[in-house]
Amino acid sequence: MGEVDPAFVQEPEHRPKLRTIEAEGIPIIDLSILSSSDANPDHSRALENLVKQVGNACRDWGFFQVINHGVSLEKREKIFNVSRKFYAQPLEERNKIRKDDKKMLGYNDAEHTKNVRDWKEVFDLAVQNPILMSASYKPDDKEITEWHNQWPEYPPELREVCEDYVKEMEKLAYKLLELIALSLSLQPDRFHGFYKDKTAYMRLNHYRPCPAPHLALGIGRHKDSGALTILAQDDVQGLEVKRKSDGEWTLVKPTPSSYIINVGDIMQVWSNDAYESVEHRVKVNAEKERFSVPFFFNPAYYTIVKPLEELTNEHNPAKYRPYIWGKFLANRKHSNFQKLDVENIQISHFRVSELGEKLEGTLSINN
Ligand SMILES: O=C(O)CCC(=O)C(=O)O
Ligand SMILES: [Fe+2]
Repeated sequence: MGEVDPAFVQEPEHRPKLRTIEAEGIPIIDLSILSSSDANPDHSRALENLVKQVGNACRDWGFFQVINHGVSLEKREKIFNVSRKFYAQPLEERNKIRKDDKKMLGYNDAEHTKNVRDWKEVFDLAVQNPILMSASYKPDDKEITEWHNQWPEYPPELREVCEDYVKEMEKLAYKLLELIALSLSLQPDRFHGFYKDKTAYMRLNHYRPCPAPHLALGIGRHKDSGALTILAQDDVQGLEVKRKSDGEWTLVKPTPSSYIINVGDIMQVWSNDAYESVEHRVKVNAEKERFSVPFFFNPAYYTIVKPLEELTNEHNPAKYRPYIWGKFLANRKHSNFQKLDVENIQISHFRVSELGEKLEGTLSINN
């Protein structure tokens, strides 16, 4: 091997194929109807059609792309520009705002996914600053902590550009949540109440060219643990989604100025498995660097995540026991810093077993 640090090397079965199938079928959904006048006689039919497309995409893929989404192109370009400038600084500049076990937001180049190091660097910042979060993964510990943003000195405009962009992301996120709610026959604002003290954050991802793209991954296979992700990728391909129909890793070909949307684990639980959170990963490339900007739209730390009552009944009972989002995340962070050999906590730990296990009570998170 010898080409990269062994910490980055994936087990043979998880190594990327250098040629992949392009995502024929990841739906591209046009949101222009959302910005058109509802006085138009065709408006309600068009909206109904849009809701259907969103529902089908969530069910069949867990992923879709949106165009005509209303996000300013100028703001999108600015975010990629500041990201480039930020990552062009010497490492010592980025290290000034490095994350550690006390500082949960900022810069990091040592993330692991499934215990293999990712070939990437990240910069995380919160929408609501500070983020309120459970201090400990221990079920009885009620202490709350604050996660504060850390801003780099260079480029000086980064803070304003990010704060501006995040507002655009929020607007789009609420629209998408409404469409998803309608597609599940819920009231459009059904999910909004979970977002009062939201733990949403945005990330600037940077994937440097890698000398061993056949051995390492930018991000190893994973599912997003939150509710909804909105991702901007640049024109360098890399994102692969595990196609539900046959389990093949399928490339999401960059569509200029579109956003890639995926439902996360929380939406899987809220929808009682109607919409599954789908595995994805990022390949790296020997020649080109790649930038992406995900926005993770996550609810308040005290949210008790469980299948929505409207979506369960005696024929379709709740498939998950309730869990507390802040405790779940604290558990993840704890095991990340400990670099435990066991797999991180997953929603599958809360799945009600087929053997008729009781639904009462909240499972402790650290088992
Ligand atoms: O960079 C990408 O295309 C995807 C990033 C991603 O999956 C993540 O940050 O969770
Ligand atoms: Fe992801």
